[in-house]
Amino acid sequence: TANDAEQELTDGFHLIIDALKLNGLNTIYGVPGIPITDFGRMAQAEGIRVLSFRHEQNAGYAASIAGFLTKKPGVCLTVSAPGFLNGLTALAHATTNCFPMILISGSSEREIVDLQQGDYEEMDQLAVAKPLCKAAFRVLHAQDIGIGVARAIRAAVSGRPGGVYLDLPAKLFGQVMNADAGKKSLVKVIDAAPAQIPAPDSVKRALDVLKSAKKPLIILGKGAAYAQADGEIRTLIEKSGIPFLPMSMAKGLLPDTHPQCAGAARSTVLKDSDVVMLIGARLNWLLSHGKGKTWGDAPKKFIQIDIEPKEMDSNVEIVAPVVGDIGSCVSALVQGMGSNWQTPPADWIKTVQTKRDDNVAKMAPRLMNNNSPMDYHGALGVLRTIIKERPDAILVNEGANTLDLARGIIDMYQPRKRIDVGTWGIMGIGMGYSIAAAIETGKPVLAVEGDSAFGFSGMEVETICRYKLPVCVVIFNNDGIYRGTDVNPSGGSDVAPTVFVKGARYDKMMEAFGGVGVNAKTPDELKRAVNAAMDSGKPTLINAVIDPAAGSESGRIGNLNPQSVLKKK
Ligand SMILES: Cc1ncc(Cc2csc(CCOP(=O)(O)OP(=O)(O)O)c2C)c(N)n1
Ligand SMILES: [Mg+2]
Repeated sequence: TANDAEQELTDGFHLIIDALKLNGLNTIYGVPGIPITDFGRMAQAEGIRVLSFRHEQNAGYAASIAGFLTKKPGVCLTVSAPGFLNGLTALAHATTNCFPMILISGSSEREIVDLQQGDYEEMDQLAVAKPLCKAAFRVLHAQDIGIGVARAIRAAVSGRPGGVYLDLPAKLFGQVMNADAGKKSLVKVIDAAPAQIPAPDSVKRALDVLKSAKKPLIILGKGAAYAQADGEIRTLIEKSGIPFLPMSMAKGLLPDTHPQCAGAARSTVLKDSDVVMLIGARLNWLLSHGKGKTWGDAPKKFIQIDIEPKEMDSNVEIVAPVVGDIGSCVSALVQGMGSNWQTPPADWIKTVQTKRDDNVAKMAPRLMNNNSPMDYHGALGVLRTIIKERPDAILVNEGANTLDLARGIIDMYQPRKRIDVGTWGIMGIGMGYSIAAAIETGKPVLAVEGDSAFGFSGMEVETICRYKLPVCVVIFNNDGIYRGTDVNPSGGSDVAPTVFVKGARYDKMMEAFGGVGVNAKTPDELKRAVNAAMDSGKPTLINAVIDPAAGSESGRIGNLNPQSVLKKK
Protein backbone atom coordinates (compact mmCIF):
# COMPACT_ATOMS: atom_id res chain seq x y z
CA THR A 1 0.00 0.00 0.00
CA ALA A 2 1.01 3.67 -0.29
CA ASN A 3 1.68 3.58 3.44
CA ASP A 4 4.18 0.69 2.99
CA ALA A 5 5.93 2.56 0.16
CA GLU A 6 6.06 5.50 2.51
CA GLN A 7 7.76 3.32 5.10
CA GLU A 8 10.05 1.42 2.69
CA LEU A 9 13.60 2.61 3.15
CA THR A 10 16.79 2.61 1.13
CA ASP A 11 20.33 3.54 2.22
CA GLY A 12 23.63 4.87 0.92
CA PHE A 13 24.90 1.41 -0.01
CA HIS A 14 21.91 0.76 -2.25
CA LEU A 15 21.70 4.25 -3.70
CA ILE A 16 25.32 4.12 -4.89
CA ILE A 17 24.76 0.69 -6.45
CA ASP A 18 21.49 1.83 -8.06
CA ALA A 19 23.15 5.00 -9.39
CA LEU A 20 26.00 3.03 -10.97
CA LYS A 21 23.67 0.46 -12.53
CA LEU A 22 21.26 3.15 -13.74
CA ASN A 23 24.18 4.62 -15.70
CA GLY A 24 25.39 1.31 -17.12
CA LEU A 25 28.47 1.05 -14.90
CA ASN A 26 28.42 -2.68 -14.14
CA THR A 27 32.06 -3.40 -13.26
CA ILE A 28 34.10 -2.34 -10.25
CA TYR A 29 37.87 -2.92 -9.91
CA GLY A 30 39.11 -2.60 -6.35
CA VAL A 31 40.53 -3.91 -3.09
CA PRO A 32 38.15 -4.57 -0.14
CA GLY A 33 38.55 -3.16 3.36
CA ILE A 34 37.03 -0.71 5.88
CA PRO A 35 34.69 1.06 5.06
CA ILE A 36 33.82 -0.47 1.68
CA THR A 37 33.99 -4.27 2.14
CA ASP A 38 30.24 -4.70 2.53
CA PHE A 39 29.61 -2.28 -0.32
CA GLY A 40 31.61 -4.59 -2.61
CA ARG A 41 29.67 -7.64 -1.42
CA MET A 42 26.32 -5.90 -1.92
CA ALA A 43 27.32 -4.61 -5.37
CA GLN A 44 28.21 -8.15 -6.40
CA ALA A 45 24.91 -9.41 -4.99
CA GLU A 46 23.13 -6.81 -7.15
CA GLY A 47 24.82 -8.10 -10.32
CA ILE A 48 27.76 -5.74 -10.60
CA ARG A 49 31.05 -7.53 -11.48
CA VAL A 50 33.35 -6.78 -8.56
CA LEU A 51 36.99 -7.71 -9.36
CA SER A 52 39.23 -7.79 -6.31
CA PHE A 53 42.92 -7.08 -6.87
CA ARG A 54 46.05 -7.47 -4.72
CA HIS A 55 47.02 -3.79 -4.92
CA GLU A 56 44.83 -0.74 -5.59
CA GLN A 57 47.25 0.65 -8.18
CA ASN A 58 46.58 -2.32 -10.45
CA ALA A 59 42.83 -2.03 -9.89
CA GLY A 60 43.15 1.63 -10.83
CA TYR A 61 45.09 0.88 -14.01
CA ALA A 62 42.39 -1.65 -14.90
CA ALA A 63 39.69 1.00 -14.41
CA SER A 64 41.66 3.54 -16.46
CA ILE A 65 42.06 1.30 -19.50
CA ALA A 66 38.44 0.09 -19.16
CA GLY A 67 37.55 3.75 -19.74
CA PHE A 68 39.77 3.97 -22.82
CA LEU A 69 38.33 0.75 -24.27
CA THR A 70 34.63 1.44 -23.57
CA LYS A 71 34.27 5.27 -23.43
CA LYS A 72 32.41 4.72 -20.10
CA PRO A 73 34.30 5.63 -16.93
CA GLY A 74 36.13 2.67 -15.40
CA VAL A 75 35.36 2.44 -11.68
CA CYS A 76 38.02 1.79 -9.04
CA LEU A 77 36.99 1.25 -5.41
CA THR A 78 39.40 1.62 -2.50
CA VAL A 79 39.58 2.03 1.25
CA SER A 80 40.63 5.33 2.84
CA ALA A 81 44.08 6.96 2.96
CA PRO A 82 46.66 4.29 1.94
CA GLY A 83 44.20 2.51 -0.38
CA PHE A 84 43.10 5.84 -1.82
CA LEU A 85 46.73 6.91 -2.32
CA ASN A 86 47.53 3.64 -4.10
CA GLY A 87 44.60 4.30 -6.45
CA LEU A 88 45.58 7.93 -6.94
CA THR A 89 48.59 7.10 -9.12
CA ALA A 90 46.23 5.39 -11.54
CA LEU A 91 43.77 8.31 -11.37
CA ALA A 92 46.58 10.74 -12.26
CA HIS A 93 47.67 8.37 -15.03
CA ALA A 94 44.09 8.29 -16.39
CA THR A 95 43.94 12.08 -16.31
CA THR A 96 47.30 12.45 -18.06
CA ASN A 97 46.25 9.95 -20.74
CA CYS A 98 42.69 11.35 -21.08
CA PHE A 99 41.05 8.06 -20.06
CA PRO A 100 37.66 8.36 -18.29
CA MET A 101 37.84 6.83 -14.82
CA ILE A 102 36.21 7.32 -11.41
CA LEU A 103 38.12 6.54 -8.22
CA ILE A 104 35.62 5.92 -5.41
CA SER A 105 37.24 5.85 -1.98
CA GLY A 106 35.77 5.49 1.45
CA SER A 107 36.93 8.26 3.77
CA SER A 108 36.84 9.51 7.33
CA GLU A 109 34.11 11.82 8.64
CA ARG A 110 34.66 15.52 7.99
CA GLU A 111 34.30 16.52 11.63
CA ILE A 112 37.23 14.26 12.59
CA VAL A 113 39.40 15.04 9.55
CA ASP A 114 38.91 18.80 9.85
CA LEU A 115 39.88 18.72 13.52
CA GLN A 116 42.70 16.27 12.72
CA GLN A 117 41.64 14.02 15.57
CA GLY A 118 43.39 10.92 14.29
CA ASP A 119 40.73 8.71 12.75
CA TYR A 120 41.48 5.22 11.38
CA GLU A 121 43.21 5.89 8.02
CA GLU A 122 42.49 9.62 8.34
CA MET A 123 43.34 11.89 5.40
CA ASP A 124 41.78 14.89 3.70
CA GLN A 125 41.48 12.81 0.52
CA LEU A 126 39.45 15.33 -1.47
CA ALA A 127 42.13 18.00 -1.02
CA VAL A 128 44.90 15.55 -1.92
CA ALA A 129 43.10 14.32 -5.04
CA LYS A 130 42.06 17.68 -6.53
CA PRO A 131 45.36 18.76 -8.13
CA LEU A 132 45.92 15.29 -9.62
CA CYS A 133 42.64 14.66 -11.42
CA LYS A 134 40.11 16.33 -13.71
CA ALA A 135 37.40 16.79 -11.05
CA ALA A 136 36.76 15.74 -7.44
CA PHE A 137 33.51 15.55 -5.48
CA ARG A 138 32.46 14.50 -1.99
CA VAL A 139 28.95 13.36 -0.99
CA LEU A 140 27.78 13.83 2.62
CA HIS A 141 24.03 13.09 2.35
CA ALA A 142 22.29 10.05 0.89
CA GLN A 143 19.89 12.23 -1.12
CA ASP A 144 22.90 13.72 -2.96
CA ILE A 145 24.32 10.39 -4.14
CA GLY A 146 22.39 10.48 -7.44
CA ILE A 147 23.73 13.91 -8.33
CA GLY A 148 27.23 13.05 -7.08
CA VAL A 149 27.52 9.95 -9.26
CA ALA A 150 26.00 11.80 -12.25
CA ARG A 151 28.51 14.65 -11.90
CA ALA A 152 31.39 12.20 -11.64
CA ILE A 153 30.30 10.39 -14.81
CA ARG A 154 29.79 13.56 -16.82
CA ALA A 155 33.08 15.06 -15.64
CA ALA A 156 34.95 11.86 -16.56
CA VAL A 157 33.69 11.49 -20.14
CA SER A 158 32.72 14.99 -21.37
CA GLY A 159 35.18 17.19 -23.26
CA ARG A 160 38.70 15.85 -22.77
CA PRO A 161 38.13 12.65 -20.73
CA GLY A 162 39.98 12.18 -17.46
CA GLY A 163 40.06 10.89 -13.92
CA VAL A 164 37.46 11.91 -11.34
CA TYR A 165 37.65 11.36 -7.60
CA LEU A 166 34.42 10.60 -5.66
CA ASP A 167 34.85 10.79 -1.87
CA LEU A 168 32.36 8.81 0.20
CA PRO A 169 32.70 9.20 4.00
CA ALA A 170 31.96 5.98 5.88
CA LYS A 171 28.74 7.26 7.52
CA LEU A 172 27.17 7.94 4.12
CA PHE A 173 26.80 4.23 3.37
CA GLY A 174 24.58 3.54 6.37
CA GLN A 175 22.39 6.64 5.99
CA VAL A 176 18.76 5.62 5.37
CA MET A 177 16.05 7.55 3.52
CA ASN A 178 12.61 6.92 2.06
CA ALA A 179 12.95 4.48 -0.84
CA ASP A 180 10.64 6.42 -3.11
CA ALA A 181 12.46 9.69 -2.51
CA GLY A 182 15.73 7.84 -2.98
CA LYS A 183 14.64 6.51 -6.33
CA LYS A 184 13.62 9.99 -7.42
CA SER A 185 17.01 11.39 -6.35
CA LEU A 186 18.89 9.21 -8.85
CA VAL A 187 20.03 10.72 -12.17
CA LYS A 188 20.52 8.87 -15.43
CA VAL A 189 23.04 11.06 -17.22
CA ILE A 190 21.75 12.40 -20.55
CA ASP A 191 24.34 12.75 -23.35
CA ALA A 192 27.35 12.64 -21.00
CA ALA A 193 29.86 13.27 -23.80
CA PRO A 194 28.00 15.56 -26.21
CA ALA A 195 29.30 15.92 -29.76
CA GLN A 196 31.31 19.12 -30.06
CA ILE A 197 30.96 20.32 -33.63
CA PRO A 198 33.91 22.27 -35.09
CA ALA A 199 33.33 25.76 -36.43
CA PRO A 200 32.86 25.53 -40.24
CA ASP A 201 35.53 28.16 -40.93
CA SER A 202 38.03 26.24 -38.80
CA VAL A 203 37.38 23.21 -41.04
CA LYS A 204 37.75 25.29 -44.19
CA ARG A 205 40.99 26.86 -42.93
CA ALA A 206 42.40 23.41 -42.17
CA LEU A 207 41.50 22.06 -45.62
CA ASP A 208 43.02 25.09 -47.33
CA VAL A 209 46.31 24.51 -45.49
CA LEU A 210 46.16 20.79 -46.28
CA LYS A 211 45.52 21.54 -49.97
CA SER A 212 48.64 23.71 -50.11
CA ALA A 213 50.86 20.86 -48.91
CA LYS A 214 53.45 19.19 -51.13
CA LYS A 215 54.48 16.69 -48.40
CA PRO A 216 51.54 16.27 -46.02
CA LEU A 217 51.47 13.92 -43.05
CA ILE A 218 48.62 12.89 -40.75
CA ILE A 219 49.54 11.82 -37.20
CA LEU A 220 46.94 9.71 -35.36
CA GLY A 221 47.10 9.86 -31.55
CA LYS A 222 45.43 7.67 -28.93
CA GLY A 223 42.67 10.29 -28.83
CA ALA A 224 41.79 9.20 -32.37
CA ALA A 225 41.64 5.57 -31.20
CA TYR A 226 39.54 6.51 -28.16
CA ALA A 227 37.00 8.36 -30.36
CA GLN A 228 35.74 5.12 -31.95
CA ALA A 229 35.28 7.04 -35.21
CA ASP A 230 37.16 4.29 -37.03
CA GLY A 231 35.21 4.46 -40.30
CA GLU A 232 35.42 8.25 -40.58
CA ILE A 233 39.17 8.15 -39.92
CA ARG A 234 39.75 5.44 -42.51
CA THR A 235 37.73 7.47 -45.04
CA LEU A 236 39.73 10.64 -44.31
CA ILE A 237 43.05 8.83 -44.73
CA GLU A 238 42.12 6.92 -47.87
CA LYS A 239 40.26 9.80 -49.55
CA SER A 240 43.13 12.20 -48.86
CA GLY A 241 45.82 9.73 -49.95
CA ILE A 242 48.03 11.30 -47.25
CA PRO A 243 50.60 9.13 -45.42
CA PHE A 244 49.68 8.53 -41.77
CA LEU A 245 51.82 7.93 -38.69
CA PRO A 246 50.02 6.16 -35.82
CA MET A 247 51.21 6.82 -32.28
CA SER A 248 51.60 3.68 -30.20
CA MET A 249 48.00 3.25 -29.00
CA ALA A 250 46.58 4.46 -32.31
CA LYS A 251 48.24 1.58 -34.16
CA GLY A 252 45.61 -0.58 -35.83
CA LEU A 253 43.17 2.27 -36.57
CA LEU A 254 44.23 1.33 -40.06
CA PRO A 255 46.44 -1.77 -40.36
CA ASP A 256 50.16 -1.11 -39.96
CA THR A 257 50.49 -2.91 -43.31
CA HIS A 258 48.27 -0.30 -45.03
CA PRO A 259 50.02 1.23 -48.08
CA GLN A 260 49.71 4.73 -46.55
CA CYS A 261 51.12 3.72 -43.18
CA ALA A 262 54.41 5.53 -42.52
CA GLY A 263 55.16 3.93 -39.15
CA ALA A 264 58.34 2.29 -40.47
CA ALA A 265 59.41 5.60 -42.05
CA ARG A 266 58.83 7.72 -38.93
CA SER A 267 62.04 9.75 -39.00
CA THR A 268 61.68 10.56 -42.71
CA VAL A 269 58.08 11.78 -42.52
CA LEU A 270 58.68 13.87 -39.38
CA LYS A 271 61.74 15.53 -40.94
CA ASP A 272 60.56 16.01 -44.52
CA SER A 273 56.82 16.73 -44.25
CA ASP A 274 55.71 20.35 -44.85
CA VAL A 275 52.17 20.18 -43.41
CA VAL A 276 51.35 17.97 -40.40
CA MET A 277 47.76 17.31 -39.30
CA LEU A 278 47.53 16.05 -35.70
CA ILE A 279 44.38 14.07 -34.87
CA GLY A 280 44.00 13.35 -31.14
CA ALA A 281 47.78 13.55 -30.78
CA ARG A 282 49.54 16.09 -28.56
CA LEU A 283 52.89 17.61 -29.54
CA ASN A 284 54.46 16.53 -26.22
CA TRP A 285 57.74 14.71 -25.52
CA LEU A 286 56.61 11.71 -27.57
CA LEU A 287 56.76 13.93 -30.66
CA SER A 288 59.78 15.96 -29.48
CA HIS A 289 57.48 18.91 -28.82
CA GLY A 290 57.18 19.55 -32.57
CA LYS A 291 60.66 21.05 -32.86
CA GLY A 292 64.38 20.23 -32.94
CA LYS A 293 66.29 17.83 -35.14
CA THR A 294 63.51 15.25 -35.20
CA TRP A 295 61.49 17.72 -37.28
CA GLY A 296 64.27 18.90 -39.58
CA ASP A 297 64.76 22.59 -40.29
CA ALA A 298 62.35 23.04 -43.23
CA PRO A 299 59.42 25.27 -42.22
CA LYS A 300 56.34 23.27 -41.19
CA LYS A 301 52.69 24.08 -40.79
CA PHE A 302 50.68 22.30 -38.10
CA ILE A 303 46.95 21.61 -38.25
CA GLN A 304 45.58 20.27 -34.97
CA ILE A 305 42.32 18.48 -34.24
CA ASP A 306 41.62 18.26 -30.53
CA ILE A 307 38.65 18.55 -28.21
CA GLU A 308 40.66 20.74 -25.83
CA PRO A 309 41.02 24.34 -27.15
CA LYS A 310 43.86 25.04 -24.68
CA GLU A 311 45.99 22.34 -26.33
CA MET A 312 46.54 24.59 -29.37
CA ASP A 313 49.93 26.40 -29.50
CA SER A 314 51.04 24.36 -26.47
CA ASN A 315 54.41 23.67 -28.10
CA VAL A 316 54.47 25.25 -31.57
CA GLU A 317 52.16 27.59 -33.50
CA ILE A 318 49.05 25.85 -34.83
CA VAL A 319 48.06 27.57 -38.07
CA ALA A 320 44.75 25.72 -38.32
CA PRO A 321 43.21 24.69 -35.00
CA VAL A 322 40.08 22.54 -35.32
CA VAL A 323 38.36 22.25 -31.92
CA GLY A 324 35.75 19.56 -31.39
CA ASP A 325 35.26 15.86 -30.83
CA ILE A 326 37.30 13.82 -33.27
CA GLY A 327 34.36 12.05 -34.89
CA SER A 328 32.62 15.36 -35.68
CA CYS A 329 35.83 17.04 -36.84
CA VAL A 330 36.89 14.19 -39.13
CA SER A 331 33.39 13.92 -40.64
CA ALA A 332 33.38 17.68 -41.32
CA LEU A 333 36.82 17.46 -42.95
CA VAL A 334 35.75 14.57 -45.18
CA GLN A 335 32.61 16.48 -46.12
CA GLY A 336 34.64 19.62 -46.88
CA MET A 337 37.05 17.68 -49.10
CA GLY A 338 34.28 17.30 -51.65
CA SER A 339 34.65 14.88 -54.54
CA ASN A 340 37.75 16.09 -56.40
CA TRP A 341 40.37 16.17 -53.66
CA GLN A 342 43.92 16.25 -55.02
CA THR A 343 46.02 13.46 -53.48
CA PRO A 344 49.62 14.41 -52.56
CA PRO A 345 52.36 14.61 -55.25
CA ALA A 346 53.44 11.14 -56.38
CA ASP A 347 57.10 11.75 -55.50
CA TRP A 348 56.22 12.32 -51.83
CA ILE A 349 54.15 9.14 -51.71
CA LYS A 350 57.00 7.27 -53.38
CA THR A 351 59.61 8.67 -50.99
CA VAL A 352 57.59 7.53 -47.98
CA GLN A 353 56.79 4.09 -49.35
CA THR A 354 60.37 3.44 -50.46
CA LYS A 355 61.75 4.43 -47.06
CA ARG A 356 59.17 2.28 -45.33
CA ASP A 357 59.79 -0.78 -47.48
CA ASP A 358 63.57 -0.40 -47.09
CA ASN A 359 63.29 -0.26 -43.30
CA VAL A 360 60.95 -3.26 -43.19
CA ALA A 361 63.32 -5.21 -45.45
CA LYS A 362 66.33 -4.28 -43.30
CA MET A 363 64.59 -5.56 -40.19
CA ALA A 364 63.30 -8.81 -41.71
CA PRO A 365 66.42 -11.02 -41.35
CA ARG A 366 66.86 -10.02 -37.70
CA LEU A 367 63.35 -11.30 -36.98
CA MET A 368 64.47 -14.75 -38.08
CA ASN A 369 67.25 -14.89 -35.43
CA ASN A 370 67.13 -18.33 -33.90
CA ASN A 371 69.71 -17.54 -31.21
CA SER A 372 69.46 -19.07 -27.79
CA PRO A 373 69.35 -17.26 -25.47
CA MET A 374 67.08 -15.21 -27.69
CA ASP A 375 67.63 -11.58 -28.57
CA TYR A 376 64.76 -9.11 -28.74
CA HIS A 377 64.31 -9.37 -32.51
CA GLY A 378 64.18 -13.16 -32.54
CA ALA A 379 61.55 -13.24 -29.78
CA LEU A 380 59.55 -10.34 -31.24
CA GLY A 381 59.61 -11.93 -34.71
CA VAL A 382 57.60 -14.80 -33.24
CA LEU A 383 55.06 -12.50 -31.58
CA ARG A 384 54.74 -10.39 -34.73
CA THR A 385 53.61 -13.50 -36.63
CA ILE A 386 51.22 -14.57 -33.87
CA ILE A 387 49.46 -11.19 -33.74
CA LYS A 388 49.20 -11.22 -37.54
CA GLU A 389 47.50 -14.63 -37.29
CA ARG A 390 45.38 -13.54 -34.31
CA PRO A 391 44.46 -9.87 -35.00
CA ASP A 392 41.61 -10.06 -32.44
CA ALA A 393 44.03 -10.51 -29.53
CA ILE A 394 44.75 -7.51 -27.35
CA LEU A 395 48.45 -6.69 -26.95
CA VAL A 396 49.58 -5.21 -23.60
CA ASN A 397 53.17 -3.95 -23.66
CA GLU A 398 55.59 -2.38 -21.17
CA GLY A 399 59.33 -2.27 -20.47
CA ALA A 400 62.14 -0.31 -22.11
CA ASN A 401 63.70 -2.38 -24.88
CA THR A 402 60.74 -4.74 -24.57
CA LEU A 403 58.40 -1.81 -25.20
CA ASP A 404 60.32 0.23 -27.78
CA LEU A 405 61.27 -2.69 -29.99
CA ALA A 406 57.85 -4.36 -29.77
CA ARG A 407 56.16 -1.10 -30.80
CA GLY A 408 58.01 -1.08 -34.11
CA ILE A 409 58.12 -4.82 -34.75
CA ILE A 410 54.61 -6.06 -33.88
CA ASP A 411 52.16 -4.75 -36.50
CA MET A 412 48.58 -4.11 -35.36
CA TYR A 413 45.55 -4.68 -37.58
CA GLN A 414 42.54 -3.44 -35.60
CA PRO A 415 41.79 -0.34 -33.48
CA ARG A 416 42.34 -0.31 -29.71
CA LYS A 417 44.20 -3.63 -29.67
CA ARG A 418 47.53 -2.24 -28.48
CA ILE A 419 47.48 -0.80 -24.94
CA ASP A 420 50.73 0.31 -23.35
CA VAL A 421 52.54 2.70 -21.06
CA GLY A 422 51.01 5.81 -22.64
CA THR A 423 51.95 9.45 -22.07
CA TRP A 424 53.99 8.96 -18.91
CA GLY A 425 55.80 5.84 -20.10
CA ILE A 426 54.65 4.36 -16.81
CA MET A 427 55.80 0.91 -15.67
CA GLY A 428 53.28 -1.25 -13.86
CA ILE A 429 50.22 -1.11 -16.10
CA GLY A 430 50.72 -4.66 -17.33
CA MET A 431 48.53 -6.93 -15.23
CA GLY A 432 45.83 -4.35 -14.48
CA TYR A 433 45.49 -3.61 -18.20
CA SER A 434 45.48 -7.33 -19.03
CA ILE A 435 42.69 -8.03 -16.55
CA ALA A 436 40.49 -5.14 -17.71
CA ALA A 437 41.12 -5.91 -21.40
CA ALA A 438 39.99 -9.51 -20.85
CA ILE A 439 36.97 -8.49 -18.72
CA GLU A 440 35.78 -5.60 -20.93
CA THR A 441 36.32 -7.23 -24.35
CA GLY A 442 36.25 -11.00 -23.71
CA LYS A 443 39.15 -11.26 -26.16
CA PRO A 444 42.41 -13.16 -25.51
CA VAL A 445 45.20 -10.96 -24.11
CA LEU A 446 48.92 -11.20 -24.88
CA ALA A 447 50.99 -9.20 -22.37
CA VAL A 448 54.57 -8.61 -23.56
CA GLU A 449 56.47 -7.55 -20.44
CA GLY A 450 60.00 -6.55 -19.55
CA ASP A 451 61.05 -8.49 -16.46
CA SER A 452 61.35 -5.25 -14.48
CA ALA A 453 58.02 -3.91 -15.76
CA PHE A 454 56.27 -7.15 -14.84
CA GLY A 455 57.60 -6.88 -11.31
CA PHE A 456 55.49 -3.79 -10.61
CA SER A 457 52.22 -5.72 -10.86
CA GLY A 458 53.28 -9.37 -10.86
CA MET A 459 51.25 -10.39 -7.81
CA GLU A 460 48.10 -9.97 -9.92
CA VAL A 461 48.87 -13.27 -11.67
CA GLU A 462 46.89 -14.72 -8.75
CA THR A 463 43.98 -12.42 -9.70
CA ILE A 464 44.24 -13.59 -13.31
CA CYS A 465 44.11 -17.23 -12.17
CA ARG A 466 41.29 -16.57 -9.67
CA TYR A 467 39.03 -15.16 -12.41
CA LYS A 468 40.35 -17.69 -14.96
CA LEU A 469 41.13 -14.96 -17.52
CA PRO A 470 42.49 -15.69 -21.05
CA VAL A 471 45.76 -13.84 -20.40
CA CYS A 472 49.12 -15.01 -21.74
CA VAL A 473 52.00 -13.14 -20.11
CA VAL A 474 55.33 -13.29 -21.95
CA ILE A 475 58.17 -11.97 -19.82
CA PHE A 476 61.29 -10.93 -21.75
CA ASN A 477 63.70 -12.02 -19.05
CA ASN A 478 67.07 -10.36 -19.65
CA ASP A 479 67.94 -10.50 -15.94
CA GLY A 480 67.39 -6.82 -15.37
CA ILE A 481 66.42 -3.29 -16.25
CA TYR A 482 67.56 -2.55 -19.82
CA ARG A 483 70.21 -5.30 -19.52
CA GLY A 484 71.34 -7.87 -17.02
CA THR A 485 75.05 -7.23 -17.24
CA ASP A 486 75.75 -4.12 -15.13
CA VAL A 487 78.23 -4.57 -12.28
CA ASN A 488 78.65 -2.77 -8.95
CA PRO A 489 81.61 -0.41 -9.66
CA SER A 490 82.56 -0.33 -5.96
CA GLY A 491 83.35 -4.03 -6.00
CA GLY A 492 81.01 -4.37 -2.99
CA SER A 493 78.84 -7.43 -2.51
CA ASP A 494 75.63 -5.74 -3.65
CA VAL A 495 74.77 -6.36 -7.28
CA ALA A 496 74.34 -3.31 -9.58
CA PRO A 497 71.05 -1.39 -9.11
CA THR A 498 69.71 -2.58 -12.47
CA VAL A 499 70.19 -6.33 -12.29
CA PHE A 500 67.95 -9.07 -10.89
CA VAL A 501 68.38 -12.68 -9.82
CA LYS A 502 70.15 -14.42 -12.71
CA GLY A 503 68.04 -16.93 -14.59
CA ALA A 504 64.89 -16.18 -12.58
CA ARG A 505 61.97 -18.49 -13.35
CA TYR A 506 58.89 -16.27 -13.36
CA ASP A 507 56.86 -19.10 -14.91
CA LYS A 508 56.86 -20.80 -11.50
CA MET A 509 54.81 -17.88 -10.13
CA MET A 510 51.89 -18.69 -12.42
CA GLU A 511 52.08 -22.39 -11.53
CA ALA A 512 51.83 -21.41 -7.87
CA PHE A 513 48.22 -20.33 -8.53
CA GLY A 514 47.17 -23.09 -10.90
CA GLY A 515 48.07 -21.39 -14.16
CA VAL A 516 50.38 -22.70 -16.90
CA GLY A 517 54.09 -21.86 -16.62
CA VAL A 518 56.58 -22.33 -19.48
CA ASN A 519 60.31 -21.61 -19.68
CA ALA A 520 61.09 -20.78 -23.33
CA LYS A 521 64.73 -20.69 -24.45
CA THR A 522 64.23 -20.51 -28.24
CA PRO A 523 61.89 -18.69 -30.62
CA ASP A 524 60.34 -22.04 -31.49
CA GLU A 525 59.61 -22.90 -27.85
CA LEU A 526 58.18 -19.38 -27.42
CA LYS A 527 55.97 -19.76 -30.48
CA ARG A 528 54.58 -23.13 -29.38
CA ALA A 529 53.90 -21.89 -25.85
CA VAL A 530 52.10 -18.70 -26.93
CA ASN A 531 49.94 -20.50 -29.49
CA ALA A 532 49.02 -23.13 -26.90
CA ALA A 533 48.04 -20.39 -24.46
CA MET A 534 45.97 -18.49 -27.03
CA ASP A 535 44.21 -21.71 -28.05
CA SER A 536 43.53 -22.86 -24.49
CA GLY A 537 42.58 -19.48 -23.02
CA LYS A 538 44.25 -20.64 -19.81
CA PRO A 539 46.19 -18.14 -17.67
CA THR A 540 49.77 -18.68 -18.84
CA LEU A 541 53.14 -17.15 -17.99
CA ILE A 542 56.03 -17.73 -20.37
CA ASN A 543 59.51 -16.91 -19.12
CA ALA A 544 61.26 -16.00 -22.39
CA VAL A 545 65.01 -16.20 -21.78
CA ILE A 546 66.60 -13.16 -23.41
CA ASP A 547 70.35 -12.55 -23.73
CA PRO A 548 71.23 -10.27 -20.75
CA ALA A 549 73.57 -8.27 -22.99
CA ALA A 550 70.94 -7.66 -25.67
CA GLY A 551 69.34 -4.41 -24.43
CA SER A 552 70.35 -0.75 -24.46
CA GLU A 553 69.94 1.80 -21.65
CA SER A 554 66.35 3.11 -21.48
CA GLY A 555 65.55 1.52 -24.81
CA ARG A 556 64.98 4.28 -27.40
CA ILE A 557 64.86 7.22 -24.95
CA GLY A 558 68.33 6.99 -23.39
CA ASN A 559 68.88 10.59 -24.55
CA LEU A 560 66.49 11.79 -21.81
CA ASN A 561 68.90 10.63 -19.10
CA PRO A 562 70.96 13.47 -17.51
CA GLN A 563 74.68 12.74 -17.84
CA SER A 564 77.39 13.88 -15.43
CA VAL A 565 80.06 15.95 -17.14
CA LEU A 566 82.47 15.34 -14.28
CA LYS A 567 85.10 12.64 -14.76
CA LYS A 568 84.11 9.37 -13.13
CA LYS A 569 85.96 9.20 -9.79
C1 LIG B 1 56.57 3.64 -12.24
C2 LIG B 1 57.87 3.68 -13.00
N1 LIG B 1 59.03 3.42 -12.35
C3 LIG B 1 60.21 3.44 -13.02
C4 LIG B 1 60.28 3.77 -14.34
C5 LIG B 1 61.60 3.81 -15.08
C6 LIG B 1 61.68 2.66 -16.04
C7 LIG B 1 61.47 2.79 -17.39
S1 LIG B 1 61.58 1.33 -18.21
C8 LIG B 1 61.87 0.46 -16.80
C9 LIG B 1 62.03 -1.04 -16.81
C10 LIG B 1 62.91 -1.50 -17.95
O1 LIG B 1 63.29 -2.83 -17.71
P1 LIG B 1 62.46 -4.03 -18.30
O2 LIG B 1 63.07 -5.27 -17.79
O3 LIG B 1 61.01 -3.83 -18.02
O4 LIG B 1 62.65 -3.89 -19.87
P2 LIG B 1 63.98 -4.21 -20.73
O5 LIG B 1 64.47 -2.89 -21.23
O6 LIG B 1 63.52 -5.13 -21.81
O7 LIG B 1 64.95 -4.87 -19.80
C11 LIG B 1 61.92 1.31 -15.68
C12 LIG B 1 62.15 0.82 -14.28
C13 LIG B 1 59.03 4.03 -15.01
N2 LIG B 1 58.99 4.36 -16.32
N3 LIG B 1 57.85 3.97 -14.31
MG1 LIG C 1 64.58 -6.47 -18.54
